Amino acid sequence: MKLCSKKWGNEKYLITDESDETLEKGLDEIRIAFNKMPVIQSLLKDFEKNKPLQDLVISCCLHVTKETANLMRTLKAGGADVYLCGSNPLSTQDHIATALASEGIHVYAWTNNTDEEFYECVDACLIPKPNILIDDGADLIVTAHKNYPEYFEKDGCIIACQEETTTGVHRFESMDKNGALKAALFPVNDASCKNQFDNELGTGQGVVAAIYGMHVLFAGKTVVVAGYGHCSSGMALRARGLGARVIVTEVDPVKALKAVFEGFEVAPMNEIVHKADMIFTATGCNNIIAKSHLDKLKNGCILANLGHFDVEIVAKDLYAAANGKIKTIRPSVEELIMPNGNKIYLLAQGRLANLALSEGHPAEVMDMSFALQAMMARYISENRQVLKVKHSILKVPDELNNDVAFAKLEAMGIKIDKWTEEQYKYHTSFEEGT
Ligand SMILES: NC(=O)c1ccc[n+]([C@@H]2O[C@H](COP(=O)([O-])OP(=O)(O)OC[C@H]3O[C@@H](n4cnc5c(N)ncnc54)[C@H](O)[C@@H]3O)[C@@H](O)[C@H]2O)c1
Ligand SMILES: N[C@@H](CCSC[C@H]1O[C@@H](n2cnc3c(=O)[nH]cnc32)[C@H](O)[C@@H]1O)C(=O)O
Repeated sequence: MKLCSKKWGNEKYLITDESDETLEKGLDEIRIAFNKMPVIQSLLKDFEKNKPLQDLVISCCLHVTKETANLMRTLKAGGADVYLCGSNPLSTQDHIATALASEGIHVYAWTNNTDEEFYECVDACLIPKPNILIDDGADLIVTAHKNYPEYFEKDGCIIACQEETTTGVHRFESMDKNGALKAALFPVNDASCKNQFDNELGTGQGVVAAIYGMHVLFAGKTVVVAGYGHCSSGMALRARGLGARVIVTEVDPVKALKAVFEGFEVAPMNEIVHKADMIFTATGCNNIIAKSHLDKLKNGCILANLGHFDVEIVAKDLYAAANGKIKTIRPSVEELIMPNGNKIYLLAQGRLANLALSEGHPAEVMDMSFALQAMMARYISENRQVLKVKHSILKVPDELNNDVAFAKLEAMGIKIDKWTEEQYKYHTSFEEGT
């Protein structure tokens, strides 16, 4: 059966033969994830009926997982022609790509593609003149700005863009400040229904799954977590819950104080790096585990990055220090022997450990993130005239955020109170005081 778009020999994106087994595995996983995504389920039904994305081309750069597959199917059900490239070479699951290709999604992704191939795939998603770009990390949208500036002109194809993750949003904030952003950009990451569940719950759980996969016990270990933001605070709480002694590092005084008041030890990395049995970075910043820390790392220390890019742990310097004494002991786990003889375990080459070693976030939380993405695409379609002329970061409308929360609660069979008229009046007035 000819299905999956893959690079093969000298030909690009040649359709390769994939076995029925691979296809079936992909379709099964997508179906099982779909069962855990009730908000996406109801949107897909609605999109199938009302076709809100009819005639639109939507290009996405996202982790190619079963949850993303269900977003792609929803966009397609809404009438869009959908293109997908992977947002990280280690997170693409080939059986999911195969299954998606069988459903008519244009997939340009395969595991372990090189940097050059990564950008070829991004380009393949830009050539068809997309109207909406959905990105995870800004690479798709930034590349579109560089290579296809005409798409952003008055009569160009782009209507608006959507961003999934914190680091991507930061990159757009910088573009916006410098007047380089040429389209309306919705930071889906910043909606509370996204970051309070996806970043805070999904990331830490994925890392715990990865460490469990290595048969390593958390209890009794000293765990250093860099950052006390959405992902990192979730990670710190989970490690503590499993019996680890957790030390937090921060640069933001308020976040540091919050960590202290929530019972964590807080200290500069330099002072505690030698104590760590495991170090998890999720700051969005570079050189968290810097060259100067490498000879201080304890024998057996596990290093894992959860932040967007592979810059938080200086992997290149680690490899250079190991000078060839590197062994892959499990998929995506390397043992490096340092000049002082200490063994260090680096996960996913310093790339996102939770996506490379476990399967990314559970479907239950991606349901909310991707429901927001689908609703945003519909909103963009409905407001295309107004949005086409905006060139800045806009807020995801609160109504959409609340709609997702209400839909999730309803699916879980949970009811909440509603303000009475009297309560509403009290809440919205300034007259009543002591
Ligand atoms: N692995 C995943 O699945 C996943 C999921 C969501 C987000 N992310 C990525 O994780 C990173 C963090 O995202 P977030 O939503 O938690 O962001 P956030 O802004 O909520 O948290 C980042 C924290 O790191 C702190 N920080 C910055 N520089 C630091 C430094 N040098 N030392 C110590 N602390 C520092 C900041 O003060 C902040 O509190 C981003 O790159 C984001 O794209 C990954
Ligand atoms: N593109 C970046 C990574 C950003 S990861 C962070 C984002 O991944 C998203 N994510 C986490 N797990 C999954 C998943 O299983 N499927 C699709 N996206 C996921 C999540 O919403 C989060 O904002 C890179 O590879 O360098």
